[in-house]
Amino acid sequence: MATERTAGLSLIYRLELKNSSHIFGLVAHHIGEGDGDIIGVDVVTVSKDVVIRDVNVNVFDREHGNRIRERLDAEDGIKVINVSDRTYLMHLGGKIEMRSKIAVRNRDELSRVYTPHVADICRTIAEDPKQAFKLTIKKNTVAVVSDGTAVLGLGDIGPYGAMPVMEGKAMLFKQFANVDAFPICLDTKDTEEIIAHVKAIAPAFGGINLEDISSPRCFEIEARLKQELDIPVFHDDQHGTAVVLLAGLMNACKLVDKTLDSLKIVVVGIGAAGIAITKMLTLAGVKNIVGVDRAGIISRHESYENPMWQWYSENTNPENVKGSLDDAITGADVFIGVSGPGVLKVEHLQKMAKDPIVFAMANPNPEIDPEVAAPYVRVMATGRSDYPNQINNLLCFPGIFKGALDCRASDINEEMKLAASYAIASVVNEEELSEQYIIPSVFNKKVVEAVRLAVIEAAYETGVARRRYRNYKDVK
Ligand SMILES: NC(=O)C1=CN([C@@H]2O[C@H](COP(=O)(O)OP(=O)(O)OC[C@H]3O[C@@H](n4cnc5c(N)ncnc54)[C@H](O)[C@@H]3O)[C@@H](O)[C@H]2O)C=CC1
Ligand SMILES: CC(=O)C(=O)O
Ligand SMILES: [Mg+2]
Repeated sequence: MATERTAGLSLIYRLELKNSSHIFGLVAHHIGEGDGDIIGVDVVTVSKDVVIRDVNVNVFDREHGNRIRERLDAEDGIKVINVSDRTYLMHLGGKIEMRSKIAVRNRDELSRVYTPHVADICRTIAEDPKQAFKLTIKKNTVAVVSDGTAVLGLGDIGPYGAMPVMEGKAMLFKQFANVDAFPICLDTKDTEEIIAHVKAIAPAFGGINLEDISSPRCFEIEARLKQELDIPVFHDDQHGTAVVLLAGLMNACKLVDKTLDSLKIVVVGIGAAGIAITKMLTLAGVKNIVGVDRAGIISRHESYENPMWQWYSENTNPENVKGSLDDAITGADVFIGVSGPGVLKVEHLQKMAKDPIVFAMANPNPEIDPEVAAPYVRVMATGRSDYPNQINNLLCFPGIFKGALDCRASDINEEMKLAASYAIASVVNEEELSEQYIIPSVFNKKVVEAVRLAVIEAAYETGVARRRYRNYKDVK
């Protein structure tokens, strides 16, 4: 299969150019010869002698960007004033803001939205806390909570470093599902403190999306919060990832004409995502999963301090294979990576069974470069936005929370997750299905609604929906 790269580092070169007819041709020549991709040009100012232009160029990395800068600077009549990074500019001042739904135009309105008349609303809710779902933002609001310990594949970069990702998740909740979400980065790694803080803020929220909290603490934090709160608590890196992965795998299986129960699957990175993926695949009927982490294959030859790894050793690896990825990958139909960059080599791909399926999902850099893997695999997917087949929890979390909030679910359970997987897979129909398109784009408008409806139906069927409706399709 072939892969196509659609975006890279995006730089804006602010150029002072001699005002002559052929000068922009020279700019384009140097950028093109330097292997840069011009994606936009703006005029900033024009005077008799000089034109200032912003030229937006996609480059591979900073070094590549510097080489283009040097080429431009060396040309007579072209001066690079500065180079800015579009991504950096998009983050200036943060990515989200709070807006009011109603305007306060006079004292009368002020006295209603605020004191004294708001007191009536407060009393109503104090007497019957369920009214918070009707009379506050709780109905449609999610907290995106992180402690910054497993941010993408960047590891423990702390709560400040985590903020741009959590703001991004909040932004995507709003854009894709019209759910209001707040980024909350906690300055503690203590399990009990995190549980206590989340419980303390829960009154304002209809759901809690835990994000980028490292394993194994994430398992206890989620399990306890699920038990102790009456709103859905969902660790996105576990379940969002697992839901989308299963959707992609079901569709990839159709292409290679294999069934889930016949697959040998190797999962690398037995952390939050790897464990949830394994559980979800098992629930969906996969029988042969071998897990590999830094110390090698997880098997019954060892016992593990990490209780999740002990569980893993007892519930996977039916042939009790030991060794390294090299041993695990022999004859495998599917590789799933939720670990880090560079883990998977071409030599591994050459040992896989016919029609290899590779989901290299580490962010921001996958386990193998898709261009390197392309000649050896039948289906390739990554977690990134700039390659085809993006297996990313973004396909799940907006719709699954929207569904759970709309039917006021007390939980997001296994049935709701499975329903979400089938819904995502179903958005790609048989005519559309191909090696380059096993999973719908995150921009496909059908995804959120398909997931929302499937999740609401599963919530009613399993008795966790708390709003009463004759027909679940009416739940808005
Ligand atoms: N595409 C997607 O939607 C998602 C991708 N991810 C990515 O998956 C990765 C893991 O995320 P989490 O499970 O949340 O983190 P985690 O910290 O809970 O688990 C990561 C696990 O991978 C293992 N690992 C790291 N490097 C390894 C290597 N070279 N070889 C073998 N094992 C290795 C670690 O020991 C750990 O057990 C990250 O890169 C993250 O960005 C996570 C969630 C969603
Ligand atoms: C996508 C995501 O949630 C992660 O890489 O952590
Ligand atoms: Mg994450």
